Amino acid sequence: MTDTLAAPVSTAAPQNSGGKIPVTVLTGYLGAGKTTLLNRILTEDHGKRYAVIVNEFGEIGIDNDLVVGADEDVFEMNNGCVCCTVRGDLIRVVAGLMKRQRPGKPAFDAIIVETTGLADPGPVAQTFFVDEDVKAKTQLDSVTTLVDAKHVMARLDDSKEAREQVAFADRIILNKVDLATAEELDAVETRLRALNPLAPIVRAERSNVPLDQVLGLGAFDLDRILEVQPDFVNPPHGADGHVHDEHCGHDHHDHEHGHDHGHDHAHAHAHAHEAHSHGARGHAHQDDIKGISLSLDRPLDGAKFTAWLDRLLGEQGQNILRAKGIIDVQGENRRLVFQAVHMILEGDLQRAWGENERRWSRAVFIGRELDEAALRAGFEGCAA
Ligand SMILES: Nc1nc2c(ncn2[C@@H]2O[C@H](COP(=O)(O)OP(=O)(O)OP(=O)(O)O)[C@@H](O)[C@H]2O)c(=O)[nH]1
Repeated sequence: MTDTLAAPVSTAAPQNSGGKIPVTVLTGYLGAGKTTLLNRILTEDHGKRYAVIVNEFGEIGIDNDLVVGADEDVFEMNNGCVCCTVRGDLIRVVAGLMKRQRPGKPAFDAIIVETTGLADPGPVAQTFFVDEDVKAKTQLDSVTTLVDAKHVMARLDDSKEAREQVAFADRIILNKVDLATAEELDAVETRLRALNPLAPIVRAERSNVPLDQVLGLGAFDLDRILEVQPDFVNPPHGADGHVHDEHCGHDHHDHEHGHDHGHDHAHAHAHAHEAHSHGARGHAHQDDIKGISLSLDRPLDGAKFTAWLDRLLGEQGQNILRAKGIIDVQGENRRLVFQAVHMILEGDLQRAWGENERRWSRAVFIGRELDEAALRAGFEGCAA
């Protein structure tokens, strides 16, 4: 796990409730449009400063690099399994951020947390209620869930996290409306409504929602959450606001959440709308979804790389939930950034490599039944 530090990166309209710093949690399944929204927030001219915390799945930091104008200004937490470690990390990061605040001279006006697409937002939100220090200084403003109009139906079928993200939302952004028909959008909305009858649903393309629909809402409704999750603010583990951290000592990969191993996880895993079957199947996202990070310090041949990626997505796009990377292309001074959600691929030559910047290619593939050796061989085979 690495944390690259940071601080305020930008400037919309947070409400400073009772002197507490408002916190907005952006969640949504892999590729739903969270970073796109975050970049909108950070680039819009609103005169406010935001501290951003990005929680990323995968070993190589790519997300923080894709957040605009924030090279050194994003906290990144690359832990694969969010449910048990994030609160310890998040508390540490938030506490560190709060230390930068000086009376009369705030370093930032609000905090935005972008969770990994595989996270249940519950424990993230819980952080702002169970730790006394954090609770005294911050106020959870809202949990906004981004939904990919094209892919969400399949994800609601096969991913508990996707359902939890929707169930937990104070506001839902139905994004990528350009990729779905009007009938499909209505069907998605009906499904979202069944999971979450209360949260307003806002339709968007490229996450183009007015920022006052996301920030400064004062929308987090603790009473609603307590109705569905009574121990939300009172984790029954014994210790005051018990938080999982590195001392918890469980291995994430064979982390079984049955409550038979003398370590009650109920507090971290009590979920909003469904009984959690941790004991039975372990973590869906841990068991069958994996992230594969690839990197190469030599430039890639642009044509070879594009052909390889096209073929890969064509053949395995069903299993590739998400892919993204920053590529050093031979003969090109700009960074090639590619993004894929299943078979939908976008690539863009973005800014030039910095003079002192390490020029390397890195990519992450997140999905099911991925053959790491084959992916690595294919990627490295694109070397110029
Ligand atoms: N067609 C279309 N593409 C979109 C829209 N919004 C975002 N995208 C693209 O979808 C891909 C994923 O967007 P991101 O904003 O990176 O999604 P994310 O939720 O941050 O992804 P993860 O952090 O990996 O979970 C990118 O290629 C975006 O350009 C949209 O409304 N329509």
